[in-house]
Amino acid sequence: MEKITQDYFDVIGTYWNKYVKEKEPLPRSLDTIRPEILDSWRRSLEYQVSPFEMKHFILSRQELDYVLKENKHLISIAHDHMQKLYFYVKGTNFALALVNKDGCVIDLLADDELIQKKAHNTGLELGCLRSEKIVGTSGIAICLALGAPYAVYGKEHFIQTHHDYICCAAPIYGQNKELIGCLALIGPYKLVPAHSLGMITAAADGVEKELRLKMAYEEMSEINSKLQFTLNSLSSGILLINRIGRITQYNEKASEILNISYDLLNVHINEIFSDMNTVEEILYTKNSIYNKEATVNNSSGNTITVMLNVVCNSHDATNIILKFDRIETVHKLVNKIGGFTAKYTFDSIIGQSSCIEGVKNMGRLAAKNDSNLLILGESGTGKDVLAQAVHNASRRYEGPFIAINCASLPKGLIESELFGYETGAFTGANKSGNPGKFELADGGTLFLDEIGDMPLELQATLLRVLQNKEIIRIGGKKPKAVDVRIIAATNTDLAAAVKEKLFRSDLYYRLNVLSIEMPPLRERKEDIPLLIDYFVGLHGSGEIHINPLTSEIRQKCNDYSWPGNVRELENVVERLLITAGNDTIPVEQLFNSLLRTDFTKNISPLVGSFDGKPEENLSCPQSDTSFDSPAKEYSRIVAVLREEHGHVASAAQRLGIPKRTLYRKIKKYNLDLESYRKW
Ligand SMILES: Nc1ncnc2c1ncn2[C@@H]1O[C@H](COP(=O)(O)OP(=O)(O)OP(=O)(O)O)[C@@H](O)[C@H]1O
Repeated sequence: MEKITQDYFDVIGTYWNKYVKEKEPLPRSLDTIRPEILDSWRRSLEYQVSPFEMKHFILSRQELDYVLKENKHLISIAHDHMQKLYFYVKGTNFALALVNKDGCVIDLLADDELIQKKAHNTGLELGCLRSEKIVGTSGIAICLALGAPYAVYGKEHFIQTHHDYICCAAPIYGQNKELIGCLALIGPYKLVPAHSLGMITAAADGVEKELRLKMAYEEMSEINSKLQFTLNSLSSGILLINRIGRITQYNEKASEILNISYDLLNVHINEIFSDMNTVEEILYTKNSIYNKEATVNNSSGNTITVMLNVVCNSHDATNIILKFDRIETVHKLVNKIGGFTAKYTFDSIIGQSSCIEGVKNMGRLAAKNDSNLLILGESGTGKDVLAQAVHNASRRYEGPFIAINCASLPKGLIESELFGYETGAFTGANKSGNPGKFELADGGTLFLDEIGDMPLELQATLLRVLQNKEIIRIGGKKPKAVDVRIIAATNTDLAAAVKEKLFRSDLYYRLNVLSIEMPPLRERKEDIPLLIDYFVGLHGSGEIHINPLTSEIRQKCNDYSWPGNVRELENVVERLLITAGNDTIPVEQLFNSLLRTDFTKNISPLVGSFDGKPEENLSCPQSDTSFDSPAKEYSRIVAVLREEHGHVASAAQRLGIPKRTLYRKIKKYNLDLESYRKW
């Protein structure tokens, strides 16, 4: 800033008289007046500011409150700086003002005398407007117009009453380099302290820096709270740790899983994970870890198993993310995705015959307690359906329903399927180990279908598990408690198998705490019409109807022995729906198609095709009995298994044979079910 001399001060008074007071036209430039002053005078004249009268424009209380709120950060930071500065000018009749970008005074520190004079000369008070449009040329007005520090001396001011004052102002910029206001020092120009403009500029600079820091800090806190909000919305436990293993951030789910109420910040993960190998693996190998089972300590001193995933960006990663879920949660998900849920309820067991009503009543009783249940009955009578209904009516209905067919698995695999295995338990085993069906069924029901086919040597292990309610994985040492209700089913005569020493008597008695016998369809023929309606609804498009059964047809149904039971009836209906198109199916057609078969021989009604065409033309069930050579049988089974992606129940349904028979044939032809599952 150029030095203002007494000469300049005298000469400026002359010019003010000429151009402001007398309103002579202002020249484009005048060497003797600072150009910024000349420009501001010009603007002030345009705004029609009166040079002789100080107009007071003060915001209403409401407007002021709004402006103060809008600028609260600026005010809170600037106030400290203003106080420090005011300490040096206090008592010298000077005022310090914080002004917003629109020229409104939003904070003021001033000597009483100056404030008392406000009505007459300075017009300075909280909420007053000091913009060029109101007060004409002033330090504040030019500073806000130029966005640079500026001092206006004595008669440079546009309004006469300001001629005894100096006004130094320095701009304050916001985070995005936008002008947000200025800091001004106003007082009698004759008493002006040396370097006033420098002082006010330094203070404004300090305000600006602190404000930026505060804004950056607030932005960071906001990002952090968004991150924390995101982390808390996750259903997995999350721990962020630094390279030495101390927790730097975590989410609510982590505290919940670990059952820890204290702050986890800075806690070392060796206090969390009970297995030091896991801690070392996380900290020293610096490799990401996928789905590893790990044990963690919870606050009650118990260990719980979690499924752990570790994400490490690179070998010199400073942050490592640990994501973990309760193993039970993972199992629930697996069960849900794998379809290990029970869909049938007692209401969806179709039938009103007294024997099926008896079964339902027994089932409801069984659902009320947790004892093992044995379901007996021929193939296709609905043992699986009943087991699901019992599960759904039991207290375990929200838990998994896991079914395993003991006849379907090669002997060597049943054990690992049931009890799981640890890492490297045997060649070909999954690297990270695998839970068995018992673990997956934890909290729910395990349905052991075809229990009669359980190999004798495994029966002892199963008995032990049923007694102790804990399993040990193959290759593992630690027993694991499991809370599983067992429902077993068989279509073989277990009591006879016990006598022939093919089934352990102790296991038989353990399973046979409660038993329910599913009646064959031939003993509840009154349910057939209901079942037909049900299967038409289930498999039809909704537009197909079946006419009521004639007495002749009823008689035919009664004469037929339904060796495949409900499954067979379902197959017949499904097949008819495929061949019938969209019309009403005359019930005669249904049973004429049955008539093509020789009921008296008790063979499946699905032999051959309904329309006499070769079987290959039909994409519908075909009984195995129709295969006239093992080669044809083999290729038909392979084709259906392939189409059904190795799903035995669906394949058996399509082939029109019981699952058990299909399993026998799979064994006979040495077929690898897994290879079809990949199709
Ligand atoms: N009461 C019923 N209500 C509705 N559908 C039934 C009923 N009983 C059986 N089903 C149907 O029959 C099919 C065969 O039933 P399920 O598999 O339960 O028989 P199962 O006795 O377990 O046979 P297997 O001994 O061959 O395993 C089921 O898929 C279901 O569609």
